[in-house]
Amino acid sequence: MSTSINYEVAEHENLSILELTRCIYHDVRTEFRTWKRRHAEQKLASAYSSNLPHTNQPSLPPPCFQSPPSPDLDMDSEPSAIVGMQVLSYDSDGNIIQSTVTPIEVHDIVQSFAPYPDYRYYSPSSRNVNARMLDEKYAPFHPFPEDPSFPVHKYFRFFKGLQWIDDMVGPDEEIIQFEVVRRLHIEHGVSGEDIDRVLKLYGDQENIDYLPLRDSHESGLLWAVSQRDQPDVIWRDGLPSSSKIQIPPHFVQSSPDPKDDFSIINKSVGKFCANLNCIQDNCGVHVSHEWELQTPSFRTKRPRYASKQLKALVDEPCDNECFSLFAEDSMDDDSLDALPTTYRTVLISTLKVEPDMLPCDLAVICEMTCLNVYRLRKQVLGDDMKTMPACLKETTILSQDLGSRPGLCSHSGKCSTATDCPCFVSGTRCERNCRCDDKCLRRFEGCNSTCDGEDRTCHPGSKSKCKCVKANRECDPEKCTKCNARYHIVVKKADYGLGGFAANSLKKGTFIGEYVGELIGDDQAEQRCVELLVIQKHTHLNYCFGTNGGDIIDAQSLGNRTRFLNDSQPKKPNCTAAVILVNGDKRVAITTAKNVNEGDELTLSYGKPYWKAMLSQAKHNKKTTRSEDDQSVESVLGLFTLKSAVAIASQFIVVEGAENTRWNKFLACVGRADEKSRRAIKVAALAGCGTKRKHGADQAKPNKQRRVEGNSI
Ligand SMILES: C[S@@+](CC[C@H](N)C(=O)[O-])C[C@H]1O[C@@H](n2cnc3c(N)ncnc32)[C@H](O)[C@@H]1O
Repeated sequence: MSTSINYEVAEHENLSILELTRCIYHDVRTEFRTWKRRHAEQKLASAYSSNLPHTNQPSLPPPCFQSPPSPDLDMDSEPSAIVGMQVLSYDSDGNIIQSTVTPIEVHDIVQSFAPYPDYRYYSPSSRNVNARMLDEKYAPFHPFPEDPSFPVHKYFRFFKGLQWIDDMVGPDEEIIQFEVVRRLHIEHGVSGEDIDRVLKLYGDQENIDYLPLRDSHESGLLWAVSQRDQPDVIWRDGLPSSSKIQIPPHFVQSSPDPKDDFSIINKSVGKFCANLNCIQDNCGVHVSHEWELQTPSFRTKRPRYASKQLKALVDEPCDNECFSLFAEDSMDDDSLDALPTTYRTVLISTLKVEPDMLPCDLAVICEMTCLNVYRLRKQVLGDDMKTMPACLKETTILSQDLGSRPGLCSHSGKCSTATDCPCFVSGTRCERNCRCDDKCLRRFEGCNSTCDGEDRTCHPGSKSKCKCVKANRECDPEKCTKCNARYHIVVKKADYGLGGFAANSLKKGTFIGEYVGELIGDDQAEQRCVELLVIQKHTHLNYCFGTNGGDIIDAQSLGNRTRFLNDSQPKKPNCTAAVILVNGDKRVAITTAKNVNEGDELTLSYGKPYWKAMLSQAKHNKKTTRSEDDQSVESVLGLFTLKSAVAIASQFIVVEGAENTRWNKFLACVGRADEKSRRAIKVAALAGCGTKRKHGADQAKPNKQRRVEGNSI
């Protein structure tokens, strides 16, 4: 077969790609099935070879469940008669030829174990997730598969279908499709767009559920494949998948010049949230149905002011070294050469979208001194606005791409150049969301070896020995289990099901966590509440938190440990929940209302409306809320100064007395919150993404705050 096909698009050429696809599909499917059967045989043979008598039979599975009797088992109770099947032989296609049944003895657990409350899983999350992300038309699972009293038919009525039956391409099919795509592109030069078109045609003809390469930022074949650990299939040529040339991340569209930072930002901006306050990729909070369409590219703007004119715009110098205080001839351009490239890149990218922002503000956003911003701006833009330098000319706006996340590794095996590990190549640590082995030595180990529970000094600026502080890292609540980055909440049995208890003594006013869950907006409330009611009626547990006229936060299926905080009745609560407006989003901060001893149960007051709603559950009460007061968000904000409210809800701890820090300046800048600053912040953040930034050079004092968890500006 020809290795170069001109896929620009005559009808007959389309057909030739279709024929090619048909052949490749057939080959890949046959090769995969053969490999899978052999692989299964080999696995069984090696796992159970010690059980095997010397015979030509394929291997025997081990006898079923033979755990030794445990002292916790009540051996006097009548064993129940349950049988397990043991396969004795099977043919080369894996069909069972001979089997036998073996009785299994099952004993009841002794009564001395107090029964544990009914438990239903939830997905741990450190932030709210818009329910639209999860609330698909298809039911993802049966919520109580082992409980026949759950009215499952009533529940499923709210869904279009069952995801595991109606809406799923099997993992094997995914591997096959992915290899077909790989061969079409790598071996035959077919473009992503043509592969999509032809595979759809082929799928329709052959009645195969074909996944488009990319449907949205979190759907489509490439996304689905990236979510699983793929087996290393050995194909017909004897080579494993891992040794093959992989499809490049940007193969659907042409990639911009790797030196053109601004085009790269615009190319990947589609993966970031369209909300200007948010710099998260794949954000699950600010979701709308038009998600992808709403994500705008950044456009370059022509500057209106010459550098010198900016001085006239300064009301008040930002500090003693403000650019506005310097005479033009006293500014030394030479020192700019020492500025690290990253800083230049961030500033130049940001200047492209907001060329007329005051250097004092840009300095905070781009982490430079305002004098350097001013000098660099002058160098880049010049003082004559009629001649715009090439680097600021309108760039082609590129639409979104398929791209992979830079800087995170997703290979199997060791981190090395051989596995194309970006962390290894760049000499950085593997991070939490790298997909290499959990035990990978490049992963940061946390600060347990340097910090213990009593010595809570893991914050920058302290004289701490904390490994995280020394490495300029935020403590990781899951790794740093000995310092106070760890959750304040221990979950255990309480008077009303499970409850949250203080892991250590806590002072009044300690922020113990954000109440997070699925955000249910007004438009979804009606359908969602009915669906939730079926579950709530069954469990008698209601995790909905009303945010004073805004979204409902439902922690039933997704949340963190704060979802376990019970109502204090009839006592007074020792915690309070406040709805706080953070960059336009309502978020719920839970803080202690008094000093709390280690081991005390942490409680809230759910408020009368909550209990009223629980009592009249059958009614479709869409205002289910546990918040007692009807205070507006603004009056709740009055409980804090704006600064500490934003800091708390952004999960920052501001060290007292640290006035005039970069963080405070940053807050002031964010506080102005005009679209201009937010756009600049976003571009600066994106331009700085994935780059290694050293302290020193142009950085002012280190931030005097510490982020505990989460990611919010
Ligand atoms: C947010 S959940 C609290 C965690 C819950 N106990 C659990 O096991 O997951 C709220 C539910 O806990 C129960 N609950 C909490 N406080 C209670 C109280 N003071 N009296 C009775 N039930 C309570 C109710 O079933 C309520 O709907």
